[in-house]
Order: sequence, then structure tokens, then C-alpha cells
Amino acid sequence: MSSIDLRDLTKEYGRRRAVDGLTFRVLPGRVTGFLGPNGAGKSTTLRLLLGLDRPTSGTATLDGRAYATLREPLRHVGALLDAQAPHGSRTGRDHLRALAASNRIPVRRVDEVLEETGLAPAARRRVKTYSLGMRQRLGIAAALLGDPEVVVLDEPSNGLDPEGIVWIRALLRRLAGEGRTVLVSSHLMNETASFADHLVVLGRGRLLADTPMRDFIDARVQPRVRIRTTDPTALGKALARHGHDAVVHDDGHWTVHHARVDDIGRLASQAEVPLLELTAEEGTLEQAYLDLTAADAEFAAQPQEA
Ligand SMILES: Nc1ncnc2c1ncn2[C@@H]1O[C@H](COP(=O)(O)OP(=O)(O)OP(=O)(O)O)[C@@H](O)[C@H]1O
Repeated sequence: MSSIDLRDLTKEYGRRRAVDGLTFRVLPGRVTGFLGPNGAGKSTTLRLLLGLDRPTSGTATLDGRAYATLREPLRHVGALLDAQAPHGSRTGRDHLRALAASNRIPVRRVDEVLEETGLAPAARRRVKTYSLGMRQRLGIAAALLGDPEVVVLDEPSNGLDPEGIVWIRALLRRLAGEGRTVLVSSHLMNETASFADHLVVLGRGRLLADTPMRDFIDARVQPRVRIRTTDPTALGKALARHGHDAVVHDDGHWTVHHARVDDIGRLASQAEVPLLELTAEEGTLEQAYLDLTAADAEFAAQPQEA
């Protein structure tokens, strides 16, 4: 199966470095979330990978080959980028048929992907009558048309309704489960957490992280424990005795920071504190991401001010 390889990829627009010496691989069989603040260089990276723009230096290849050298690219890489707006006066089906013809893709695939993306009932309507979510589904249908080994999607949840969001999540998981290489950019952290196995994070054109999602969160967010009790005095004493840092909330529940549920459960049991609730609060991707990007912004602010 194919991988995506970026080596020292750099893109300058005038004096601005949109992408700055990026080196990373995107491997098959998992969904890689592609994250970064506005202007971090995600879209530029995807455009360079898909041959829509030329790098200033470095390379972006698919299984060792540049996109521009692929003879029938849709059979290797399916991509959805914001810019890929189909002609509004065509029907959705005609748009896909034209793409299929130019890549020698059998026409039966058109109906298959229309079914798969839930667009079959609207297939004979003109694209200009489509909602944002329907256009998004059409873009995804086009990406899947050539049954590609590599799938690259820029903000695929954009405009989708809740049902569509559940659908795209399952689709991404399935594509990775089939051994494909799946790269998905998003600003929605909860969404990304629901489908990604691995993360690549950019900041100001540079690589900030390339790591499994769980490790990314665990390295940045301390575990916490949520507790409710009928005896707050006893709980407070027991926690203080063991040097735990706890916060009591208005609704009566407690949060113990930097703690594991096993330790707090044992401690409460030994002190015979009656518990109504004892839950591990896992760190979220959003917390970890904000922590990383805030640190990057602080680092960036100093040399610019000097
Ligand atoms: N065609 C262009 N000409 C000049 N500058 C550009 C061009 N395309 C992008 N840039 C600049 O390059 C930087 C990276 O932009 P890019 O769109 O790749 O970021 P992004 O991470 O995709 O952002 P967003 O999350 O907002 O989509 C920005 O500073 C942007 O202004």
C-alpha cells in the first residue's frame, strides 16, 4: 500500500514561508489527522502534494512518485480540497462521469460512489442547486471514484449535518481498515479525536508533532479524577492527607488534578468515604492541542518582538 512522503518541503510566497522544511510520512492503515491553527500551512502542504502548486524546495511524493507524474491520478489518490468546486450547471452524476472518463474509471463506479455518499437521489440535479453538505458529499464521491489507495480530505465534515458527520467518521475508519492511507485536515478537535489514530500538527509552516493521538494527549494533559460523595468533610481530609490538589464545584462534584482513578478509589475506600461517583477524566485532544499551539505561539512571539 502507498504512503505519503514529505522531505524538507518548503514553499515561499514572496518573503512569507507558508511551509518550512516539512518532513513526515503518512502511513497506510490508519487515519492521520492534520491539524494546525489558521495559516499554519496545511492547505499549502496539501496543494503541493497534489501538484496544484510547486514547492520552493523539497519533495512531496506518493509511494515515491510526484503527483504530476501519475498517469491516472484519481486511481491512486482521491482528494477533496475546498477549491475543487465542480461546474454548477452540470448534474452531480455528469460531473462524476466526466472525471471517470478522463481517468479510465469504469462508469459503474459513478453509481457506486453516488450510493455510498448518499447522493443517489440528487444525482440528476444540477450542482448549483446542492446545499453545502451535498457539495461536500459530491467532493467525497469524486475522491472515492478511482478506488484510490491514498485519500486526502481537507475539512470533510464542513457543512455536513449530524447524520453526515457520523457517516464520514465511519467512512474514514473503514477506508483505513481497508489498508488505505488516509490524511484528513480539520479544525474540529472532537471530530478529529473521533476518527484519527495518528496526528500531524503544524505551526507557522513547521512540524510541531507527528505522533499517535493517544500519546499526543497523554503527554500534554494530566489525568484527573471526578468524584461525588455524601461526606465532603471526610473526602477533603483524606485527599489533603495524601497531598492531592482538589477543586469542589458548585454542583458538589470534586475534581482531583494529576491523579489516577485507582489511587483515589483506594484512598477513599481506606478512609471509608462513601462515594456516589468515581470517574477517570481523560484528557481531550482539544486540551492537548491548545496546550501545544499556545506554547508554539509564545515561542514565536519572542523573536518577532526582539
Ligand atoms: N497563493 C498564496 N499567495 C500568498 N500567500 C499564500 C498563498 N497561499 C497561502 N498563503 C499564505 O501561506 C500561509 C499558509 O496558508 P495555508 O492556507 O496553507 O494555511 P492553513 O493551515 O491551511 O490555514 P487554514 O486553517 O486557515 O485553512 C498563510 O500565511 C497564507 O496567507
